[in-house]
Amino acid sequence: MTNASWLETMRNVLDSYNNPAVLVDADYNVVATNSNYDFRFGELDSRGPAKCYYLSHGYQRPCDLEGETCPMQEARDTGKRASVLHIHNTPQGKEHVGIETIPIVDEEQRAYFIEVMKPILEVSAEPIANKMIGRSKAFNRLVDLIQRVGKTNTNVLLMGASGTGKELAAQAIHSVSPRASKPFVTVECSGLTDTLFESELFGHMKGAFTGATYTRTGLVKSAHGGTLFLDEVGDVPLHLQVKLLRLIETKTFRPVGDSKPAAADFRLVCATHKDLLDMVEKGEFREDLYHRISTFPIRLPSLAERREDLPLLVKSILLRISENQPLSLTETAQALLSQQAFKGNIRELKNILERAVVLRNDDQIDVEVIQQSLHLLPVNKAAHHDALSATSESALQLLADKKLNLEQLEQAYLHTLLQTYPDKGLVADIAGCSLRTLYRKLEQ
Ligand SMILES: Nc1ncnc2c1ncn2[C@@H]1O[C@H](COP(=O)(O)OP(=O)(O)OP(=O)(O)O)[C@@H](O)[C@H]1O
Repeated sequence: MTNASWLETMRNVLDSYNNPAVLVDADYNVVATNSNYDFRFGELDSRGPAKCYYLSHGYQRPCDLEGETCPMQEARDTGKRASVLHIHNTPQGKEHVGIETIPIVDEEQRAYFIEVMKPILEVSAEPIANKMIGRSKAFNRLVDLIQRVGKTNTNVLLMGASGTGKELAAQAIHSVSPRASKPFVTVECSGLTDTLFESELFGHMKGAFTGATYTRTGLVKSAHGGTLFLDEVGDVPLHLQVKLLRLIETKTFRPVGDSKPAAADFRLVCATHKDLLDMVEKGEFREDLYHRISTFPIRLPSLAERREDLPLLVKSILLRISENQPLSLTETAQALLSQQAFKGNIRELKNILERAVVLRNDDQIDVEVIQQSLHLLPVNKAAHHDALSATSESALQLLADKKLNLEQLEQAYLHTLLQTYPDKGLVADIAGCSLRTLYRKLEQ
């Protein structure tokens, strides 16, 4: 077979892929493309030098010299398939792409590589209102792990401080998985009391207990075939952890008041901002449960660890807040923002910007507005603590005299916060919980 006819055959092979695919020689030259690639990126001749690193990234030298992993080199060195996550230039802007590189040889044993480029749609490297956004190395590592584990049925534990995007990551894992067309069901574990736990998770039969006037489907059944997301799993009280363990181990449950157990079919994703291992050591979290839920642990980077994503996040959050009216920050406003510590991570950034949008007089938000928005924040934790110790001893004594239990105290505190600060997002920040948790606690 001549080289030309071999290339023709390879074009047909490339066309069998549903995603853009190219054939690359050992010198990084793209020598053939499939029609999917041509449709998305245009035909090769019109696009300048056909080096893969130039076409995909605009680089003048191979990816590894630009600090990225080169899948072709890995496939060449190992003789096996290699897959990596890259951000490619596309006509739509920058895009996360999962690249799979397959080594092959032509009829004269020369090395070639098929590169299949699967766009990753669950995240975005451009400012888009409703996606998980980022381009930084730390974010890309997270996306790579989500893509890999998403395709499996493995239990995932998402660990990270409040506001780092654990819930978004859990949704992305679900979207990547074969269960994507089935439900994604969140169980907010903080605030689950004994009575709530079983009826929320397992449901109950009509008449199972006083007040059970109807049969209720539990969240485990609602998640059938899909993903069950246990948010703040570290908040499940020790005595209820055994019930959770039983559910995960046996994949069966029994609705309250029902004599028959039912089969559960869900993929488990848990999240926590707590150090579960430390809790295990202190005897606050069951070790067997910890091992069950943490088969594949993923740590979410804090915003401080992915500071280079800040401008991109600002753009997408502003888009989210005001989609019809394009808003932006002046350079000085952006500079002031980038000096913040962001202990509350992306949620804190979102709250600052939301306040700034309310306070602004102009579509270009200036530094004074950001300053004002920052000053609406509560005093920092240390100052909070000092204030607390100075003023609170007598207040706490009063509460002790009233014999308030912790739940009542929590409710009273949250309501006082709401009267003091009208913004619920801010109240959630001060209370150290998510907005969802705040609503849930207020409903109780
Ligand atoms: N990568 C991201 N891109 C855009 N928005 C994000 C990203 N990560 C998080 N957010 C936004 O930040 C906010 C907090 O995210 P999320 O609720 O997923 O965090 P969390 O870690 O689950 O927080 P908590 O533990 O307090 O519940 C949400 O409004 C979410 O949309």
